[in-house]
Amino acid sequence: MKKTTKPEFSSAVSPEPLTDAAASAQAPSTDKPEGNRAMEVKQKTLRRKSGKEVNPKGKETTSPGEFSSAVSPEPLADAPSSDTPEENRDMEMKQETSRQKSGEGEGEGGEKEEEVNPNNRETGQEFSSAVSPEPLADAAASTEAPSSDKPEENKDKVENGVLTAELISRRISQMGRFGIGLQHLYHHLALPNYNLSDVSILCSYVHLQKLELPHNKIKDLSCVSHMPYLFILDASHNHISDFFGFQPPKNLKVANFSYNRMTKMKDLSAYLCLTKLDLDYNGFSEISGLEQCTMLTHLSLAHNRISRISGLYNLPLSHLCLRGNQLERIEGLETIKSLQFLDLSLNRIRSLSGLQNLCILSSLNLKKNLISEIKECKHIHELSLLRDLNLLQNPVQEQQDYRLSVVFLLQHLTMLDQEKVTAEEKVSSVNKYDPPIEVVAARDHMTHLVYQLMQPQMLYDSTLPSADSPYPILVLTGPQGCGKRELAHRLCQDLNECFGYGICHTTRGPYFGEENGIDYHFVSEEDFQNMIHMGKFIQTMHYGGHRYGLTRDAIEEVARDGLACCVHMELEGVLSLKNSFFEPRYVLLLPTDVEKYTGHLKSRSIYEPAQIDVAVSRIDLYTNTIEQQPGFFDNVIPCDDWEEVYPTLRQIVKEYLLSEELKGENNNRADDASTAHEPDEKPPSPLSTLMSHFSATLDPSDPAHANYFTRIQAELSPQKNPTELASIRRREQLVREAVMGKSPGVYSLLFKSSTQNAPSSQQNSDSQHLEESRETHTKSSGSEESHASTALSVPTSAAAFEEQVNGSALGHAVETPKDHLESDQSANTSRADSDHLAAVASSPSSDRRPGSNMKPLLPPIPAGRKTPLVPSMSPSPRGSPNTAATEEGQTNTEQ
Ligand SMILES: Nc1ncnc2c1ncn2[C@@H]1O[C@H](COP(=O)(O)OP(=O)(O)OP(=O)(O)O)[C@@H](O)[C@H]1O
Repeated sequence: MKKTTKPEFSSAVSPEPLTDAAASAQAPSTDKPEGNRAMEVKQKTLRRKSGKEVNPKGKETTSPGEFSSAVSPEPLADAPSSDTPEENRDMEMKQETSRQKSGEGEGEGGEKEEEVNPNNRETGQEFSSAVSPEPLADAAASTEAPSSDKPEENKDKVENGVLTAELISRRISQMGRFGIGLQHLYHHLALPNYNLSDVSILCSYVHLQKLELPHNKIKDLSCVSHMPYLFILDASHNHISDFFGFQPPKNLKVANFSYNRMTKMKDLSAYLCLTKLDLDYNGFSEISGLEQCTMLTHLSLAHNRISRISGLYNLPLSHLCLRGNQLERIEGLETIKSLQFLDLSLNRIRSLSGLQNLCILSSLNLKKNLISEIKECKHIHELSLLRDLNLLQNPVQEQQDYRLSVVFLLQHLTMLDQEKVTAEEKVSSVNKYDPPIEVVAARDHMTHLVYQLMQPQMLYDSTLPSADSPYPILVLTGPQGCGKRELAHRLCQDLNECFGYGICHTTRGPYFGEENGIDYHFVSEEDFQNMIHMGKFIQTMHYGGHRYGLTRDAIEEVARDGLACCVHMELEGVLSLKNSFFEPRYVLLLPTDVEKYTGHLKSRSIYEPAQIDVAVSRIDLYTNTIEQQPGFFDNVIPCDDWEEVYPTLRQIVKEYLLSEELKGENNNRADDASTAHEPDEKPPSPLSTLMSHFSATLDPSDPAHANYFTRIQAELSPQKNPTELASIRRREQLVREAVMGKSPGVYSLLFKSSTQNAPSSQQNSDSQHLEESRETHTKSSGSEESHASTALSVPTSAAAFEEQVNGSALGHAVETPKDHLESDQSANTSRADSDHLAAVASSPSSDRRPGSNMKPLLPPIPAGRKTPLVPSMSPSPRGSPNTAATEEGQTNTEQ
């Protein structure tokens, strides 16, 4: 190492920016700059291995200085001086003790900072790790580094504390640095841990650019006034009480006065170049004098006595450490737009308010404060660059689901409380607090499935999932108030020979004019919950603070009337239903003119503005679904003009769901309503046609189109070999035949049809006969809930169930005298009812509920909410369906 104090070099030395200093701080002190890089690498490797600084000659020595290490990416802890560790430790401990006595270094109402674990950079080095590998932070961190990393004993310790020229000449070095085609040298003097108290001799070293005097006993640093080129000064761990007690070296960029005895900051407007200032572990109670430091990017005032953040207005700070002070709230940071790393740990802060404007903040350390509410996160919710948040040891951690809630609120975080935020955590937080509708639907389906499975087995006669053809359901969907309910009612009334209205349950109260059991089944929250637990629902949904649900019974009721079911519901309901074994057709009614739609909602006078906003905002849900999942809806009908909607819907339903045959049949009936059909010539029932049309669209050879169970089985089971497949097919065939009644067996008892009038052999082969049989049975028994098959080619299981309960193996053919009596009575009553209903239905003013001839006749929607499309008033494209139905009803009644 070349020893020199010659000023000649000064001309070659230019005050370089801090980054240059950083670079040079790592450079070996050598006159042969060419070797610098290789040596630097070696030096780094050695340092890492030994944890000690090694000079280029291999001799263990002090590093270019603690502060230089602060400037370089190397932490101070890695750069101990080699000399007097014992003494250093003593000094350190004394200093610590005196600080603790005086209250310094304490946070949170005098609570001591936790012990530093050498293997854990959490405490002392938290700012550095959390904040960045940036110099100041590292300096702050390093001052708290474990004592084992403190400089070792300095054998050259100065006896009387007076710095001598001889020592200087040994310790001074010229640091080199490369530029592009340039080499700059600067004077660097490092005198750590020499027991120095008098450094006045340095007055004549005017060309010094980097001066490191840490771990001494210096009180007076006025010599610095004579160093106009100084740009890095490390005077940490001394006894200085005078804040910047020297004339400003105009190029001073980095200053470290941590671990001193300063209490009052003063005006630093003369230090225009100051970029990094470390004032940790002093006794400052107020931040002031920095207003003109327009280059200051790093400021650390950890472990002082500051109780209020002030004096930082408009500073270009990117790093700020106020760890271990007495702050109770976050203030005075609004204008520091460039702040990226903020350490406010070990204070008494209760709220995160005051951070809202720090839009590029990426790391925030609030460890050991008094934050107790998760909702405080809303103040930093908008900080989209925030990646690292530390809330360890705050009361908020006690809150239930703390981590998941914070992860949910701050989706951009990658670290929370020093732990990586995983993708799984992010997903589960979203699924918990704002689940996508698919998740809502899947959960809904799962719930109902499980509750259904927990119930005693129920047998349904019409909607068996194992049926070869799915039971036909038409779902009208769209945002609230788009008219789907009215349209569903109207369709069921218009095509009452095909469709019945599936009545949902709801916990909301009825609107004016709504009828229980007509518009909805209005039930209490408790009843609704009980029904869920009883496995009644196929799907449910929360909407507008109320619950809605479609029960299996609601569908079954319509199915037993021999009708397809028409329901209306929101998108979530559709998604849930899509998970079930039902295979409805979905028609979306979509408002495309938002203004018109809003106007319509307002005109109903039953919605709050917020409800209207929600309804309008949900249009996007539907449009997004159309865009992202083509084919999700079978049809989409713009529903801005209600006059146009119904004919379109009717047309679609007829074209898409009903066969031409049915249309023809309807027309014939409309044309010649008075012509009574002979039983033998009766065309297939509308529902059976509908069913066959449904199944016709399915390719039976394609497992994807087989019935629900087959599909599920195909999905769940591993690939089968041909023999297994043949065996399965054989068994399925046997079961099918048994179910169809083609072959007798145990199934014949279970599914024995109530076919008094139709022989079982015919019944199973001909759905038309089944339908006839159903109708005949309905007529003869007069029971509205007939057990005859509802055009499904599956005999009624409910009937079989009843038979079993009655202990009869012969089904309805065997009846007790009492049964006969009841049957006759009910038949009479029913006939009388039918006559009455037919009479009412034939009346032009009658307004029947759609879907069932047996329902009382009430307005489909509340009078106040009626649209111009009142079902009874609307012209039907095929003349008067009601008339046809009525006449048919009359014919039936007569028979
Ligand atoms: N079982 C269900 N599942 C999902 N959504 C449902 C269900 N039953 C009803 N809904 C839907 O919930 C929303 C609110 O129903 P509600 O009857 O309270 O509204 P409304 O103001 O009468 O509007 P609409 O005329 O569209 O029914 C409607 O969009 C309705 O279609």
